[in-house]
Amino acid sequence: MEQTIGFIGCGKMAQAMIGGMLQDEQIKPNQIIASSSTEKTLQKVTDKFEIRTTLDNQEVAAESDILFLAVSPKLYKNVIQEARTSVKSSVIIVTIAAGVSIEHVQHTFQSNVKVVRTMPNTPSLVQEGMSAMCASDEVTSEELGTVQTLFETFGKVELINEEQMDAIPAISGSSPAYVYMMIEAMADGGVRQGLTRDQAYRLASQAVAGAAKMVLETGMHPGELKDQVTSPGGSTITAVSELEKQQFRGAVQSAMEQCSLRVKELSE
Ligand SMILES: NC(=O)C1=CN([C@@H]2O[C@H](COP(=O)(O)OP(=O)(O)OC[C@H]3O[C@@H](n4cnc5c(N)ncnc54)[C@H](O)[C@@H]3O)[C@@H](O)[C@H]2O)C=CC1
Ligand SMILES: O=C(O)[C@@H]1CCC=N1
Repeated sequence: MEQTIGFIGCGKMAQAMIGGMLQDEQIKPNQIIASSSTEKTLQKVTDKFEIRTTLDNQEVAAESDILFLAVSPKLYKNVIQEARTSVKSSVIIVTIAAGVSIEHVQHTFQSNVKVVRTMPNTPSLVQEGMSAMCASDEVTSEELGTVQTLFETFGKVELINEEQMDAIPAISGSSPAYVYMMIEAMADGGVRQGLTRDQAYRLASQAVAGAAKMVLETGMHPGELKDQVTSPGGSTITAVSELEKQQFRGAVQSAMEQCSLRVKELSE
């Protein structure tokens, strides 16, 4: 891959994607340029990734073939207004913000700029990301393929319709946070029963990673996989039954509903 990849905003999500893509030999540090509003962040990013950095968003905009807007949704308008006159005419804008539509981006650019709207997640840092994406009509299938290939350097990609985009934070963009809470809760439970903290995190997180891999690789229904663990009259069904009493599944679904309501608020 030859393109210059720019990031306006270089916080947690941008750093996860940069860290992931640099582990792939297709991407070299000198292909990436990033800006941020603080010198401190840029220093950290330079030390960590040896990419080029600047405080000047317009410099990033001018150099990029693929330009990520990696600031918070409420700052999109400002950074687009700053970047719009500097970008190359062929630039592909990649958005990662929850709730920001392609129409809003093009309207703020005041042009039919090429936009790929995405929703990545932080496991991109370890090349286990899950990103969803859709593109504006101006993006050719070859260009979308290029962006997809770039995202595949740090994880899996699902091509979807823009109408489905607001549902993605709840299921894969934000959901690592709930999974970390589950791992933390399991580890606390293990420590309560005498395991060391290190043992507890190793055991809980590998069990979660292994269970996820089973769903992905066996193609079996999660319910069937659960049934394989629950020996008759055994310990697992006792735990499962308690989780049902505590409305575990209902709690997850209602958290996802609240997450999506917040995405809608961000888009207003
Ligand atoms: N953190 C996550 O897991 C995910 C975040 N996102 C999206 O990523 C975007 C960024 O989120 P985070 O990385 O979590 O936030 P963050 O707060 O870690 O990063 C934002 C960065 O933007 C910089 N910034 C602020 N104003 C700026 C300006 N005017 N010009 C250039 N840079 C500026 C800040 O210094 C900061 O480093 C959001 O739109 C969010 O919806 C999407 C998927 C997952
Ligand atoms: O919390 C947020 O709004 C962003 C979007 C998905 C993950 N983080």
